[in-house]
Amino acid sequence: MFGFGMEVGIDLGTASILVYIKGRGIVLKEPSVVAIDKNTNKLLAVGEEARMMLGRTPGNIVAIRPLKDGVISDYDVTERMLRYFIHKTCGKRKFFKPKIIVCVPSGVTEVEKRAAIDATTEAGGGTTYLIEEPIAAAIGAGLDIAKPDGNMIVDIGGGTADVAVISLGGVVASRSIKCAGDTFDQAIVRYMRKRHNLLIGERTAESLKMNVGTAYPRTKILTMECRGRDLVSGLPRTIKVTTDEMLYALEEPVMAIADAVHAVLERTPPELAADISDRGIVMTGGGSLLDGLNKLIEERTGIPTYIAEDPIECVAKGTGKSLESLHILEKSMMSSKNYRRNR
Ligand SMILES: Nc1ncnc2c1ncn2[C@@H]1O[C@H](COP(=O)(O)OP(=O)(O)OP(=O)(O)O)[C@@H](O)[C@H]1O
Repeated sequence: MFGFGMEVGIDLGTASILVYIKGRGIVLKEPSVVAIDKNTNKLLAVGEEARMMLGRTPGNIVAIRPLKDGVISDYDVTERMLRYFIHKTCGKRKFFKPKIIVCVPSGVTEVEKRAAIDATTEAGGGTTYLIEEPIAAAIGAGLDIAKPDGNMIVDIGGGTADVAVISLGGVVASRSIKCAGDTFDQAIVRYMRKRHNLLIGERTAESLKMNVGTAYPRTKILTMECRGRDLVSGLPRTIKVTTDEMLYALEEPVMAIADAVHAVLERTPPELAADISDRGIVMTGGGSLLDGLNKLIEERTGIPTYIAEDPIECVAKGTGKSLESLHILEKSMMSSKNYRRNR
């Protein structure tokens, strides 16, 4: 089953990790969460099992998200998580280690790029290449980015939103902001505390976002029950939350994303801007599934805005597809080979 020259694409995200194997497609999709016993430093659970533990662990166990804002914030834990997932998908290999492409948000520092390469090779990867997230997202969304035409991609993940104009396979103008799906959750937690004196956890906020969250006024108002701890009495309390309240709670972060799209359009050369207004803006990443976000961007820019098919999988698919043209891309990509040469 596992050939010698295995080639793997990894979307190492703040919220989730996806693994694509050439010839097989996406073989793994798990939350990027790790649970560790603090006393023994032993890995207790990784992925979905660890996510279920978030906010529910006793004193000796910590459930951690080792990536923050799209980049590695806990190197050691990221490496252990990657090792676990690489072994799970590629098998344990001493020789013929898999060639891996990992994506990073656009605009990350050299140190952050090197951390991504090092963590992957230490975790069992062979030669490791980096690809910018908006490029991978565009390829995964099925856009033909090799032509001299302007394409705009808005990739909203858990930690970062990347807005980029791509032409001839490269990024012409871009902006990456640390405001995405997780920021929406935090805004909901803040709103519930201020408006209802109710303390809710990350997972409850995410569930509110997915079920009644919205970025644009809805014609049909929805409600959802939400449970948390009353800040005055200290006791559990359940309240009903409406889509209108969520619209208000999410106003600041969704506007920050619309502002970023506007700012990139302002810096886009006119020929490419004309192409984008013909073709429309394409949204990818889990954050793009927030109800009404495409409508808000459309209203703000006057350009039709679409959500790609399977938006959460676009980056992983694009990372995987770029494996096909690795022989062409190899020279322009930062990799463990040219990074060691420059060291
Ligand atoms: N139906 C939905 N409605 C709203 N938000 C959603 C929905 N499904 C997923 N999300 C959000 O999408 C985000 C995760 O998206 P994704 O998996 O693309 O991020 P990531 O690639 O891990 O992050 P990053 O690119 O920032 O490193 C989470 O904040 C999640 O809550």
